[in-house]
Amino acid sequence: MADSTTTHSSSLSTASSSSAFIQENPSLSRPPASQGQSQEEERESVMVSTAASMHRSGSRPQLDLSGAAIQGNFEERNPIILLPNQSDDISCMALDIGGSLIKLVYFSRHEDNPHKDKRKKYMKQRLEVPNGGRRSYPILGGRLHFVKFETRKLNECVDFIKCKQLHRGGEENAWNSGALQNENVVIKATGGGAYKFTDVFKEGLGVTLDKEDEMDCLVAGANFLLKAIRHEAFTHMEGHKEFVQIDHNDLFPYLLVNVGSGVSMIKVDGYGKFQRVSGTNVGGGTFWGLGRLLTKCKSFDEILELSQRGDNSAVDMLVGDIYGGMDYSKIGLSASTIASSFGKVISESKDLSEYRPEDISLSLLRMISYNIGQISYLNALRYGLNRIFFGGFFIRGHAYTMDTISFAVHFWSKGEAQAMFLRHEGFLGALGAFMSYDKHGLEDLMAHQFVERFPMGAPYVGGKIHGPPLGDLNEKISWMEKFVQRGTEILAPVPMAPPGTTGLGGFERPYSRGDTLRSDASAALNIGVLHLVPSLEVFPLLKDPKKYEPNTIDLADRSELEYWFTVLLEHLPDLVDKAVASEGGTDDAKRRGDAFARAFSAHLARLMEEPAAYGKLGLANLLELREECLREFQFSDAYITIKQRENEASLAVLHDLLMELDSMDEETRLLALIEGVLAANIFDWGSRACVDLYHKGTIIDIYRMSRKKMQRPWRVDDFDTFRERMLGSGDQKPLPHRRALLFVDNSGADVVLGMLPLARELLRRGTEVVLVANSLPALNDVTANELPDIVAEAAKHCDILRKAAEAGGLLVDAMVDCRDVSDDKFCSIPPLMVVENGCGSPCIDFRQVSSELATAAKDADLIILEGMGRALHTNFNAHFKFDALKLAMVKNQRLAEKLINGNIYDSVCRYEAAGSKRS
Ligand SMILES: Nc1ncnc2c1ncn2[C@@H]1O[C@H](COP(=O)(O)OP(=O)(O)O)[C@@H](O)[C@H]1O
Ligand SMILES: CC(C)(COP(=O)(O)O)[C@@H](O)C(=O)NCCC(=O)O
Ligand SMILES: [Mn+2]
Repeated sequence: MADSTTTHSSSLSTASSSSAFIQENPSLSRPPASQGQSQEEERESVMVSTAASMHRSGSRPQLDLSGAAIQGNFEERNPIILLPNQSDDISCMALDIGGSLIKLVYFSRHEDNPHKDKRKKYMKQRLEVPNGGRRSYPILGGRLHFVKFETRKLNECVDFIKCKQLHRGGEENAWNSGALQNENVVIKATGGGAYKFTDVFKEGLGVTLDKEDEMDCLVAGANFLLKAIRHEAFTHMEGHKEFVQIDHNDLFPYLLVNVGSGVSMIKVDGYGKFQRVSGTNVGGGTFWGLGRLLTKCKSFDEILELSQRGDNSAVDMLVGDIYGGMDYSKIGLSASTIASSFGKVISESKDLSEYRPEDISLSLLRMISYNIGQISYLNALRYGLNRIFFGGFFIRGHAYTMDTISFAVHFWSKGEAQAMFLRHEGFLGALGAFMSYDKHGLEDLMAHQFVERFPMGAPYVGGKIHGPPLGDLNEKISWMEKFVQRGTEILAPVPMAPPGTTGLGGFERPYSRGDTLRSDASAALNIGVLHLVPSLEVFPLLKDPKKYEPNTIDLADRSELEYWFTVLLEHLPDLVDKAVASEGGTDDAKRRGDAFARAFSAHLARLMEEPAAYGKLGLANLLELREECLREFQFSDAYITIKQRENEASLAVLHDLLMELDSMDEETRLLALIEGVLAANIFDWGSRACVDLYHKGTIIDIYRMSRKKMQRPWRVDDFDTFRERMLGSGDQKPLPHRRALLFVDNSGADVVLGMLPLARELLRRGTEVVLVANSLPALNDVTANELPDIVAEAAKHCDILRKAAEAGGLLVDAMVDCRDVSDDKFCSIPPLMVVENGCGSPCIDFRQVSSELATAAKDADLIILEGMGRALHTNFNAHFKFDALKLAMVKNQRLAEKLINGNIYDSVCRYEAAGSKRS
């Protein structure tokens, strides 16, 4: 199998590309135009869809367009078109059936219906928000799941597919029920088993396997992951894992080494452009097979685990054994370098039973890993490549295996070449096969359209533990209860071995953390479920998106990590109380609350052990993980009661505040408004210190106290520069900003008494205001859904807000038709609008925002970020194309010390004018 050299063309197709992509009959090949679509648009949409199909694999079955219908709303510009009779359309899975393992990638649809929400619909019309990127046919949003099975237990895989109905479009895809009867289901499959087991799949599931070439799939999968998944590739040296930023314009050429049962080495020059340059028959199968013979272990993981306790010098002949304990330094070999794997055995007359299986296992692992590293390097050298990506399940995320391969590449290349590993290591082929269905349009998606989530009990491994079926919460909780009992290793404190065990020429001991290998079930916490959200975009006002890093605090710093983990753990009981209360405090809610706490602690323990387990870790990711985990256990809004109570209390005093503000001169008022925003930002249920505070007084008391403490200078105080931009100096009156984006934070006083009065001031000065709020709840943050009602209430106290809200379509009556806003009487008042930010977290990552926000941003020239999460934990150091104001009260002592050299309850007013030196 080694050294076979095949050249492939730039197309992924294996069959002739002349086979039809869309049926010739024009009346069939055209989806019906939606009511709102012009003939021209309709034509364009058909042409693009057709063109998009053209360059794809010719082995794809023809589309059956009979009975095509628009799904959902007809007014939509680019509606989803269902093809009920299209069998291809229902297969949402692909397989890679290898010599050792079966890899399954499957897709489940998002359950979302954006048309239910009046505000969203209105904003879509008003801002002309594009649908799902720039395509004229939409990519379906959904989730990609990754599961593996042992090939010798093929029946488990068949059962899994059957149980989840994946061959019929998946349990969640009931919308496609018309297709359930269809017998002719075709599933993409690669790997030798796609040929070998055709009959098993036909008989067991009634499906036909459509074979895709294995090398094509490996390369397509690797290219896709390297392009679309931000933290896919990493280096692993001496126990240290570091993610590699891949420049898409400088990806090729590279060497792809897939270490499965056997090993393939592929020189990749571009998308679909590659050559299998070499391989070796000494691979994962060799380790597993020989290991089984020599150690009597029953599973791959067992052997790997043994190796962690092994000492290979009992089996291997070392340089020191030959040189009487000395280094052979002239040629750069230390005494501990392996001179000959298993070589010591020849000079001893011992039986196999007299060697420790641990030592044999380690010797084997080192032998095979070094060998693969060395051959890879030689091939990289042969073709002048200095980047080598390793995939395949032999790697199994195992630190010592990766360290050994990295060491070999580094050693032989004298540091010139670098070994990199892929998080989706073994799934390259299956992903490639999945991508060969062109209907998904996966390869067109970009990094910003993927969000990776780590649900508990995701069915990563097959076998008995399938994980809970999709959507079945009760089973998930039971699974959690079992999982955490079984998996005490996850929660137990983890021994940390100091990195740096490599000496000249080799390792003294395996780098390992503890004696047990993380079980495959908990390895589900290594790669998550990939959510495809085609509507996400990069925020267009980022100054330099390539350099943008949302997180301010680097959790790679161990002491930071430990501090923030403790903060989150300490906060957990209070959060669980709130969450359970928000669901009526029932027994069911308590059980879910308990499961949530276990799940979140398990995540924290896992990350404490390996901070980079889920990709590069920042505080924002942790805070979002907590929210996602709550949602997973169906706590849709833990702070709902608190939010409502605080909104009401604040709205009741808004009128008085506005009167007070109106009695001030312009300059005093501007200062009072900024003070007001800072003071009201104290209402943060995510901060331990604040939660304690709230138990001591009413919200109005706290607000008053907070206002009183607002004397300037603040710890970070750019107010004078901001004032000058707003009010000018001397007689010079500057032009108002065209449009301001106000990223709001908490409910209650924060938004009502802080941000709304500031919005009102901007409106009054002729600036359009867009309130940007969360799409989903996070702590006590106000959401985009909640804002129209709050604004409507506030509008009762204020004409400016009322007119602006009407102009912006926020008041329900005015939402009926957006043409109302062109009425003359409203023209002089700029609109007040609300858009969602695309997040469900207390922080914001500007690489992934809603299309609504991205569209609203296009006319904006002022950005106001408010609150710790959005202005400090994230984006404190972010630069924008236009003026940016960052306002927050620091409600954490350590953060205050680190970030602003100050104290808890200090304020930050950071202003960066467009084009100023700092930005
Ligand atoms: N749970 C497991 N069971 C068997 N082999 C495993 C397991 N986890 C990792 N491996 C290793 O992964 C190899 C298979 O890797 P994979 O990339 O799936 O290749 P293939 O397509 O040849 O099956 C096995 O030979 C073994 O070395
Ligand atoms: C979660 C938060 C970022 C929310 O802050 P906000 O954006 O609402 O100002 C913040 O409350 C926080 O950092 N809390 C953890 C720190 C602590 O409890 O002190
Ligand atoms: Mn908040």
